[in-house]
Amino acid sequence: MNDVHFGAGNIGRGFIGNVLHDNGFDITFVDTNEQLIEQINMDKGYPIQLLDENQTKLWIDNVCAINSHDSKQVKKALVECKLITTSVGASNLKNIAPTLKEALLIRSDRKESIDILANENIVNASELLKDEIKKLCTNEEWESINKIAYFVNTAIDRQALSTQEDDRQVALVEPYYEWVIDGNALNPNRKYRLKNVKLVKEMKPFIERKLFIVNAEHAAFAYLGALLGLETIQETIQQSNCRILVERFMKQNKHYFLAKYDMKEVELDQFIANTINRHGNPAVSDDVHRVGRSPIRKLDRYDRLVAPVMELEDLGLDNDAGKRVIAAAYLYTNEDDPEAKELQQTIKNNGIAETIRRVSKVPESLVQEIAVLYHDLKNNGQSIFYRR
Ligand SMILES: NC(=O)c1ccc[n+]([C@@H]2O[C@H](COP(=O)([O-])OP(=O)(O)OC[C@H]3O[C@@H](n4cnc5c(N)ncnc54)[C@H](O)[C@@H]3O)[C@@H](O)[C@H]2O)c1
Ligand SMILES: O=P(O)(O)OC[C@@H](O)[C@@H](O)[C@H](O)[C@H](O)CO
Repeated sequence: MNDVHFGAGNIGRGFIGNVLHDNGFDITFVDTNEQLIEQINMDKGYPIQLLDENQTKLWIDNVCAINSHDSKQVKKALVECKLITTSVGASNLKNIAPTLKEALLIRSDRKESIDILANENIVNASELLKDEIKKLCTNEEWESINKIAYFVNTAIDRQALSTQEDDRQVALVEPYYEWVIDGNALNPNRKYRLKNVKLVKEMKPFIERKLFIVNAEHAAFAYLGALLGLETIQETIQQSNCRILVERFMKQNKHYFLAKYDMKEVELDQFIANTINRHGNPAVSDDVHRVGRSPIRKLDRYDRLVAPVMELEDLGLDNDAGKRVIAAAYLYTNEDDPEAKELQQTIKNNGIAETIRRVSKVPESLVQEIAVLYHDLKNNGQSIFYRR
């Protein structure tokens, strides 16, 4: 059984590759990073180190890698494989759509169906990939592809980092992981079984729990840490002013889940506490700039910060903590991050209110509220923190 996985990065190697290998899959990675491709092909495998007490080392074998630009080889692998997965970053899905389209047309001629699982931190990533492929198709082409391609949404949770050892990339992952898959969307005639994954009938609560709790909390610590000049998420979690604000943000988001779904408060409290503990794990050193990367994506109306604030707004529930976190995110600067640079340039050229309108697309009353918090914060770096 072979899986073609787009993106041999932290999650690709440290999570998806790990779980699929344990399920008996050989993996063909497709990536753009020449050095990584060379490493994987030379070693015919790659190392993973668990961030546990024993620093357990794993070796993933039966692996090879192809350069994304070698569309002939990529297409061949896509036509012959039993599963297609991705973790390239949501904004890169459009770049892999053209080769996927061509391979899926060949598979449709051969009547060979396939599951495609996009594993990205965004609501319905596989639907997004499907739309990108559909955009490139004539009606007739899409009709053929639609008969054989099953686009399956997922939610993935594992802190996945990497380090260099002897010039080699080593995936560094926490022991915990959760891979939630829309069981209803999988090909009913698939020829493989997956263990150690959670197949569910309704994805929305899981995707929202991942985004509005795990990623919202993470992003909040990242932007607060960056504001205070701290380097890691773990240092930021130790700051009581940051912790009080983020815990309040989480408590308010919890009320969205209680209002919307049949979830138990005690379980949500436990989930939030576990999430903060996982992200505060002293064995992990996670850069605030990795977690805060791509702030324009993270400040989108449907992403981790604005979406829960808007949901609570619509329900008439408290959401003051989320608005403060959003104001801090608009102050995020990082010269190495193209989106952070673009965000600050947009604020400089158009002012904060217009930038919030363009990036977060929230109603005018919220634009004004967040703009006031942003200006207060610029004048006084402590203004968003709550007094005990
Ligand atoms: N790292 C985590 O802790 C974590 C956890 C959950 C979800 N995620 C999500 O997983 C996805 C990947 O994150 P990551 O941390 O592994 O990022 P990463 O940058 O480590 O890996 C992404 C990989 O995709 C490759 N890539 C980019 N464009 C490509 C293309 N057109 N074709 C082939 N390969 C391409 C890059 O070269 C890189 O190796 C993101 O959507 C992220 O939100 C990450
Ligand atoms: O990958 P992003 O940029 O969407 O978000 C950054 C982190 O929050 C994310 O990578 C987490 O480490 C991960 O989602 C934990 O499961």
